[in-house]
Amino acid sequence: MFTTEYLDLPPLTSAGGSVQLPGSKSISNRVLLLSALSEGTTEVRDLLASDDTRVMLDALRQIGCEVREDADAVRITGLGAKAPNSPARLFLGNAGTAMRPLTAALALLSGDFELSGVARMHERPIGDLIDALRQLGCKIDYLGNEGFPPLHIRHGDGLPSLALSAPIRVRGDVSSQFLTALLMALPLVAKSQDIVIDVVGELISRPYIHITLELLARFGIVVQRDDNWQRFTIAAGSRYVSPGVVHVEADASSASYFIALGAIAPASDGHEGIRVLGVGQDSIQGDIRFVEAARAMGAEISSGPNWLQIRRGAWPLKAIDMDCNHIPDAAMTLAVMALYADGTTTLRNIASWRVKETDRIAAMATEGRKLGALIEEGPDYLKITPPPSPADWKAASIHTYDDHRVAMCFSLAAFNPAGLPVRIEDPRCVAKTFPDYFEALFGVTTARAGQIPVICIDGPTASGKGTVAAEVARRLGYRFLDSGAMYRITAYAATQAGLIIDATHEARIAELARALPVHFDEGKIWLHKQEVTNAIRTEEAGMNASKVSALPLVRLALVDLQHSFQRLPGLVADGRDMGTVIFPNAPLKVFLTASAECRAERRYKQLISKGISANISDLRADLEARDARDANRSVAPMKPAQDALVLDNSRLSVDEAVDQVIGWWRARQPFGA
Ligand SMILES: Nc1ncnc2c1ncn2[C@@H]1O[C@H](COP(=O)(O)OP(=O)(O)O)[C@@H](O)[C@H]1O
Ligand SMILES: Nc1ccn([C@H]2C[C@H](O)[C@@H](COP(=O)(O)OP(=O)(O)O)O2)c(=O)n1
Repeated sequence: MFTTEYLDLPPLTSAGGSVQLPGSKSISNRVLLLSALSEGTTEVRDLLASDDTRVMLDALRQIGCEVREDADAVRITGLGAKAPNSPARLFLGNAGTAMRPLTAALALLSGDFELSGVARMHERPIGDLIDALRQLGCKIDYLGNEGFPPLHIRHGDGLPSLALSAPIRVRGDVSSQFLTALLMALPLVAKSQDIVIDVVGELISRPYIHITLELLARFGIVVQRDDNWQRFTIAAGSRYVSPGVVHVEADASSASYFIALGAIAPASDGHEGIRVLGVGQDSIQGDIRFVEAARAMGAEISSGPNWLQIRRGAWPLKAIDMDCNHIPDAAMTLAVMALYADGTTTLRNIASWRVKETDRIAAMATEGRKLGALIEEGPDYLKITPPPSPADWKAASIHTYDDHRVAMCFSLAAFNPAGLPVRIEDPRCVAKTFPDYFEALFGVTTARAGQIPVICIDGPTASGKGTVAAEVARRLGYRFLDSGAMYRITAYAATQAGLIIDATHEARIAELARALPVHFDEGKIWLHKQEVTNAIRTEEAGMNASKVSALPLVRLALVDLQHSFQRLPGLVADGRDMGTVIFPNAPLKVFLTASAECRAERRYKQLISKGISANISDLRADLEARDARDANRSVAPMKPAQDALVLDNSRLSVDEAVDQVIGWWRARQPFGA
């Protein structure tokens, strides 16, 4: 997961390969709650691991369910006939799929509960659900603004007697989650009589109700509905029974980004477009109908029970005019596909977007305009016209409003015909439903040749290159290449093989270097099966590395390995010849240096802190000898590239040096300050 302040996507050109999608959020949180209300233990497989399921699991633990999270499944032992633990204060983040159904379920049980969330959660309406519950006789107070969380359920003295004989009326035209919440909660009290729910106003987002009904059936609850989806009847004597094992299907809304990707991007060499795994034509999720919308815009899609294959068909995409009520979440992705269409696309009947994680109509309009599109925003519609020509596209820093879907949608703007990068602010917000979204995206996309950015940080030993480069990489979400480690490992491998490091053994050492079985894993370095992280960091290993690095064949043998680090979304490379030889076209090259005195002192402190005894004047003599060898060798000598910026950090802290490099980098990006 990317937890950086922003993530810059370089211009992307093609896509191909398979993507395994995470579990559906809607199904995951419903299954968790139903398991919690059932008697017995439910094994939930392929559960989505995300912010929203995390808050639900935490809440269920708090109210007394036993939750075991194993590698293969999450196992929940439900409350059954037991009363929930009380009092309990439940924090539900920004998870509507936790707040609404939990409110309803807890309101039909005994106990004293407070339910709250993040600030945005407290702006998302819940009044219609509370009205319906109060109608029944539940005692619920608003702790903040009327009609919004946080809430207080006051059943500490037991469940009040409920008025269940008359139909329960709930509005269906603001959020279908209110009806879902009641459908999941009312079976708890459908003991001696049928319970009837009447929907007031037209029911929006029916597909989500369909998911609710399907899942209720799996947990033993039969609900009858009329043909118009206005009246729902829960049979007397209903009782939750755990189905034992439940598989969560992959998220059909998450599939929309990869369906759109397949429709927008030319297929990468050797690929037939994009294959989405985990969800297909047999899905119970309404958002699977996004497939039809994408086809209408030109995508070529084939499908099986749990897979989809997408290829680019019509190009440019065809503009559409569509009522999106049936696919409220996935339809946001159409707004980004519209940027690649041959005219104006109109998305209608999307008023519910206004009360989601953010006001999504406003967000899509504002951010789309930043890219150069012409967008008309109505109370319940969007009209999107792409930038008139490639030259009209603009490089934009996309604000994401803590809304996962805004972030995922706009990542697709990186295929813009102008070849501009796209900045996604707060990429972590995708954690709500798809924590590894960007990793998945980078796994199946290709950038223009040479367009994956590289920042080179070269310089003498102990100038702080490694420290600064690693931190710059962390702050940008880029990969990190410690090229010195390659020479250190080669020297180590040569010594282990009994080879003296000199010109007579050059060919054999180069052979070793070419097939180096090196493997980097969470800060550890492995040579075949041996961990060498510390062994290659000694002063002696550094000196040996310097010797081995003077052998031209060895340098040549390590070129491909170093180039292989240039992968999406970008690379920070530290060494001696990153800017001069390995990545000569890098858009930013820094030559980091500091006085010999200062460097000797830093190395001294570094060694002492690791418990290794050292002597400053010896260290200084050694490092000057190493500098001289590195700077005077015949191939790829250490020197600033012609276009490098020299940074003497003798008087700078690590943070200041990092800020300077990031400052230079940002100044070269087209996003403004
Ligand atoms: N600007 C700086 N000010 C003070 N100490 C620094 C600075 N940069 C790096 N250091 C310290 O100097 C030591 C050597 O840095 P390192 O990154 O290993 O250098 P290099 O990779 O250039 O050999 C580390 O302990 C690091 O924390
Ligand atoms: N790109 C590179 C990186 C390192 N080397 C050589 C020269 C250095 O003395 C050794 C060890 O490099 P390393 O960066 O690990 O050394 P320091 O951490 O700066 O002491 O490898 C090189 O020739 N080219």
